[in-house]
Amino acid sequence: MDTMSNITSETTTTQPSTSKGAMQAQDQLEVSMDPPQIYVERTLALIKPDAIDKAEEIEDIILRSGFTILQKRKVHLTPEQASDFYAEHYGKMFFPSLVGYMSSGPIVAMVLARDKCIGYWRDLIGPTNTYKARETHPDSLRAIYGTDDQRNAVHGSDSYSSSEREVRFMFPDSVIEPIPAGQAARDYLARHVNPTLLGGLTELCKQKPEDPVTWLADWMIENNPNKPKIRQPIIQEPE
Ligand SMILES: Nc1ncnc2c1ncn2[C@@H]1O[C@H](COP(=O)(O)OP(=O)(O)OP(=O)(O)O)[C@@H](O)[C@H]1O
Repeated sequence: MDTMSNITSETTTTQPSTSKGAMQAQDQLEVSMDPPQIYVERTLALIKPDAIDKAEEIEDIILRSGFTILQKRKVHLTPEQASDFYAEHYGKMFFPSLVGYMSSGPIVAMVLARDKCIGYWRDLIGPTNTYKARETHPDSLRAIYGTDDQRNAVHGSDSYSSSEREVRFMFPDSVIEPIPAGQAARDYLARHVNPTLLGGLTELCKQKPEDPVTWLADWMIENNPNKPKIRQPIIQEPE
């Protein structure tokens, strides 16, 4: 499956570090850690008309399954839009009833993100046919929320290229930047993240706080070079 944008973010940086401590921290990181792998992938998920009343429940399962909902909108497709969305099935016996079903009521469209998102979401929704899903994948969303062989509650893109097309179809106004990969990702991180992060890691090692992750997050916010410089607000004296 052509699904993965694999971003390798190495801790090496071409940027000069701001302090000796930061350089030491960088050396230590290079010695002790494999380059972290960041996998980011998106997919289009739909909650179809037959499951719209269960949308909140399904969204809850989505979040608890490790997906992030990047975008969400409720739409009511016209028959023309439903035919366009399912154009690949044009000419099949079930096409007219599929278009009728998908335009019969509102749907929820979501852009989901996580590692291996397309595959994991397809696993979670289960087989196309609800009856089959109930037999073979009783815990899948289609087994639980689907109605029959057509009204199967949820949709998921089946490949990287269809996810890109379908996200653009449902969210035409949003600009989707291509996710940087390889050297572009390394350059981006080296320029915008690593110098600050290395400073934070150096301080973290000095302080050794009880909750290092929260401490580092606070430190990063406090020392964010992009933070707007706000002057002391003028406090109005009571009259
Ligand atoms: N044999 C069929 N009879 C009736 N409806 C069908 C049939 N096959 C597919 N459909 C409907 O058409 C939709 C698209 O079919 P497809 O083969 O692309 O399945 P899918 O990829 O599992 O589903 P989806 O694209 O909705 O995620 C199905 O979700 C289902 O609603």
